[in-house]
Amino acid sequence: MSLFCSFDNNLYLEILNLHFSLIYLVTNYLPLSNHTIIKYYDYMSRTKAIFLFFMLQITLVFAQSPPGYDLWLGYSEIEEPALLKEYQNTFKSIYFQNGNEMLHAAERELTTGIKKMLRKLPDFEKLRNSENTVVIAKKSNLESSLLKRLAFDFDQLGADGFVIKTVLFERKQVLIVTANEDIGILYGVFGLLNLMQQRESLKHIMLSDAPKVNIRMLNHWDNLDRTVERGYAGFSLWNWQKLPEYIDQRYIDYARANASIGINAVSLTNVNANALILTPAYLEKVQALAKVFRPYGIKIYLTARFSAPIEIGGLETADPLDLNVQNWWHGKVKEIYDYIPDFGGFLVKANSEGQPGPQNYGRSHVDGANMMAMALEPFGGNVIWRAFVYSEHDTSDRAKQAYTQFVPFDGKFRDNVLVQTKNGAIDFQPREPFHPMFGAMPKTPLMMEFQITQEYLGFSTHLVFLPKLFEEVLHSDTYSKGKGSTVAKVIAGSLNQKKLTGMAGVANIGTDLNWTGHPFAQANWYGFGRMAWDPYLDSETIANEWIKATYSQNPNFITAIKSMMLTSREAVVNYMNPLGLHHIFDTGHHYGPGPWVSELSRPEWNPVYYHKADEKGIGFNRTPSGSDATAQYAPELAKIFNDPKTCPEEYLLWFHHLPWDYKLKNGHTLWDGLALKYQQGVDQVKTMIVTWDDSKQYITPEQHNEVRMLLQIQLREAKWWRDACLLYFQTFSKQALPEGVNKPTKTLAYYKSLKFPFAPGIRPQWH
Ligand SMILES: CO[C@H]1[C@H](O)[C@@H](O)[C@H](O)O[C@@H]1C(=O)O
Repeated sequence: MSLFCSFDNNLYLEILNLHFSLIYLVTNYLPLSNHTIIKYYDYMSRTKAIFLFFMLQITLVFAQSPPGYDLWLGYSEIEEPALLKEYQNTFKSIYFQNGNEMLHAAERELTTGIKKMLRKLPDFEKLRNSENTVVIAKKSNLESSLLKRLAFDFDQLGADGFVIKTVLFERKQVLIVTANEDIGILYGVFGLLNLMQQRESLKHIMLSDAPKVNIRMLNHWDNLDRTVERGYAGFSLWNWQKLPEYIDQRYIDYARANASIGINAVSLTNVNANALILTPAYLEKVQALAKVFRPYGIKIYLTARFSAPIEIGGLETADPLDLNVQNWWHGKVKEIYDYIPDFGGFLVKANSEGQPGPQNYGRSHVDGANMMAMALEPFGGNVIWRAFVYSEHDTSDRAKQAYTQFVPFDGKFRDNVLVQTKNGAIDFQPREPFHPMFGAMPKTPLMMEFQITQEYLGFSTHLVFLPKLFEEVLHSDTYSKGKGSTVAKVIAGSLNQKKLTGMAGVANIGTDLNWTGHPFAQANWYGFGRMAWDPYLDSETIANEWIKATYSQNPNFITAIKSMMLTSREAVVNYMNPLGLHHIFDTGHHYGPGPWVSELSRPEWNPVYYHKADEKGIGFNRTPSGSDATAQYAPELAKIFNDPKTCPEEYLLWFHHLPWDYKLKNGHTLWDGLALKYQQGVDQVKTMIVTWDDSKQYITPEQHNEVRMLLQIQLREAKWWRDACLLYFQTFSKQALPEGVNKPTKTLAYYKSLKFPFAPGIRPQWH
């Protein structure tokens, strides 16, 4: 339907028409510009226009974004009468420091939030007066008497931190949100809105918060043709064809969502990079995005293809020690900073999975990273160099390769280089022990790379709450400086006194109405941001916050759904890769099971390489009698991992090849225990469905049905995983399934014949 389709004299029809048009507009989240509306009014009489404008206001009040579009920023109305009254008293008169576009963005957000939660807009004042009940201003803008009342040491806040405190001032309660810098005010406003979404009383609030990690970053694996490698939520948000002129409302809402959880950096493009992004035609577009993101404190990074000097620079080599190549990168960096003065830097995947890199010229990762770092240094930019490398020429254990290639270079990278390491040594599996590099490069800033998009965890179809996984990795102890040397401390820089720190998450965001494909996958974006801000946060706190901000305040709903979310990660491990199994996915798309795949040209592309099942047993021996990958961990830990009796059972088959009749801690044989784990995974999904159904009354039928349909697919696929894997492994164990495990209804041949032409997110062919 077009906005101005039928214009007729019947006023009623016009209103209806306008309503439908508005609904159409709002549900398609097109930005409603005043200009459009005014143009419409040009065609009719003044009275009619006034009347219609009035109706428009009513429509806007009741208009809803499409389900899920608001993410955790829906700001649902406060229904608790006492709290509503308290908030209304608190927000009578707000002094909001006037300022630049960042402060304006913060003020806009506060206005939206308060209007929605309190259904009423308080007075916003630009001049400070004694009536103000809320004061939002930088420290430098606060009067000294108020500062004295606040009694706070601002040094601990840094640039990004903030304070929210209610003080008694001139016999009146005043809520203060303050910070050293504008960005702190922005985060403080989001912090305040979050407290309100958590329904916290503000009467005696005293909260100060500052991020523990500097670079809190999303990595988009978005291609220039808008496909997204390993993306399961539609197409890329970046509409290169319409940029730089056309600014999609989505860019702004994306920036708001990121800022609300403290994300301050994004790399826009796939690490399997296309050099075109570095050409002026694209830099203009990137500049337009940078302009949108800037008020929200978000810096843009680009993925730099190592061979760009050849592809777009006309050089014959990309050798990092070649003077022309160095000059080319210097020139290119300068050009980028002309477009984007606050450009973050480059994210680089080199000499990995066919990508070009310094090794093509007999140089090392350090040579490549430092060459780019030198070009970026004068502008304050960083190089984020990925450690996800493995090579077909090295036939040893793939899990050992990144460590072998990088650890010898510890301390050799320039100061503005961060080495970005995946959480585990293989590849974003449902469960992996932490990457041994985290305990082995004290002189290098190591940046964590988590994957928010669920490449190996059921795409955007399966409900899996990833903060559980993130927390497990971050809480792992590297023992690198004795007990308590957790990965979180390495990432936050406190273990080795690092100034430059970072955490990246491979984004799960796309053009889907709800951004992430599965409504609960929004919690993974949210949770990643929260943990990048504070790697010591626990997943339960995050689940709690997210449920309240997204779905409901009802305590019964919260308790039930929180427990569903918190078990969901263990469920997926159980029905896909229990007891330390890994990478037994069908190849290419990584969706369903494919433990039988053995025919691919490179050994480490075949699942059989990872599970090594035979008649004697199953598992990858990474102890000294096998690949000796355990030697990459601290001796205390290696000792624990080396002995199957002390190795945590969740990593058993990651480190050991064990006989089928090996006795597990609970007395079951390995075969029986494995089968029971698969069954447990299926049962956990069944319980998730029961929990979801029982919670139906607290949400809308649409919200309920959306997740219910997805959970039904998840259940069917959990059974598929269980049956396909057990039928296959049974060909080696030659044992019956234990009691309690459902008998497969289909044959192994059937599962082997399944094909997935529809699987999205496949990597394109690079040339
Ligand atoms: C971007 O490529 C990806 C690739 O699609 C994916 O299967 C694997 O997880 O890791 C690669 C990487 O992290 O570089």
